[in-house]
Amino acid sequence: MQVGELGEFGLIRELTSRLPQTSAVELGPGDDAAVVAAPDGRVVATTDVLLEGRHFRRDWSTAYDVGRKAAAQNLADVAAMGAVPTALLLGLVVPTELPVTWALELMDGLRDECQVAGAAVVGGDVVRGDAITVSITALGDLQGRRAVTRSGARPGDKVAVTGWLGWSAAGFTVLSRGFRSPRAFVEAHRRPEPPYHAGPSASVLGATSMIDVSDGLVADLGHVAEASGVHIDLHAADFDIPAQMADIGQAVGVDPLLWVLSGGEDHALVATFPADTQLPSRWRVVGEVTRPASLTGTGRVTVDGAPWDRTGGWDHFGAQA
Ligand SMILES: Nc1ncnc2c1ncn2[C@@H]1O[C@H](COP(=O)(O)OP(=O)(O)OP(=O)(O)O)[C@@H](O)[C@H]1O
Ligand SMILES: Cc1ncc(C[n+]2csc(CCOP(=O)(O)O)c2C)c(N)n1
Ligand SMILES: [Mg+2]
Ligand SMILES: [Mg+2]
Ligand SMILES: [Mg+2]
Repeated sequence: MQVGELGEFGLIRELTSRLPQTSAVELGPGDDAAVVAAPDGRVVATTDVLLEGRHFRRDWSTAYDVGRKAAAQNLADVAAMGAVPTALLLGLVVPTELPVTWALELMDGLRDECQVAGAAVVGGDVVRGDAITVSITALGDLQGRRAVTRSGARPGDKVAVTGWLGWSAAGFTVLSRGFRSPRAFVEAHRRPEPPYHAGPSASVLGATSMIDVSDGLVADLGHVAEASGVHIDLHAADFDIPAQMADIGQAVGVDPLLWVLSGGEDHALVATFPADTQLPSRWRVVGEVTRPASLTGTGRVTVDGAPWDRTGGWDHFGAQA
């Protein structure tokens, strides 16, 4: 059956019937708005849009994968503020001929990724349109803590990452060249696994700044450097390139360091911490905040002291997009 045959309200009924009742949410889908508890009186709110052809392809990813990824990239933004994800809303644009099963599996993916992060789908909207568009809004709870922003990095801080780096980009390269393996990379591209719990825990550990890696580590740290008014230097040798990644890099003629430093979509978390912070082993120190940016220039990121000029990460209006 196609979504057009089911109609707007039939589709909404089918979509929402897949969601569990959760006690964390006072009122879920079905009314003019949901009611979500905000115990400390503040709400972290973020939104990201996924467009068919630009963020996903139906021949590369299942609807379930797209749901997992759409939720993950938004929930990772919540975690990157040091907050615990609470709720997610889905704005869904679909062509009338779309099989109903595609929409339902998308919802299953959203629901399951929310469950991983401790959040719930609490509402959304359905509109008919030409290209599938998945527009997500996610909310989170700071649990009384201050938000960890992009602007708090200070000279002398260490830079540490947790989560996968370069796996999604390697998968994207493989898929772009018409292959479906190695599975580990293709799966990483289809379904990123952001380290949600590390976000709030970085906040508790005293992180001075944090961001999730959506566009590429150097590019995203560039936002931190700019917002904080600092220079950041990364040490290439501190990035462990797994043998499997080195092998596939060799096979497709790409230096895997490019995937690690410029590849986005894994949604690893990168944070800065005061130099004397004792970090749990899940955090890998990969560089440091070296000095304030000059008063006139903007912040910048170097690798082993040199500018990283080998592709700058994903830009929706850049040459690669
Ligand atoms: N159209 C817009 N209107 C208002 N604010 C926007 C708009 N687009 C982006 N922003 C804001 O600019 C900031 C940076 O946005 P950006 O989308 O680059 O961050 P992100 O969501 O963490 O990254 P990514 O989209 O690559 O996952 C965010 O605070 C975002 O809310
Ligand atoms: C079909 C297809 N083509 C290209 C890409 C690569 N890609 C798209 S958006 C993005 C960065 C993050 O986006 P945003 O800033 O919107 O969160 C990347 C690396 C893909 N995933 N699928
Ligand atoms: Mg965004
Ligand atoms: Mg982000
Ligand atoms: Mg982006």
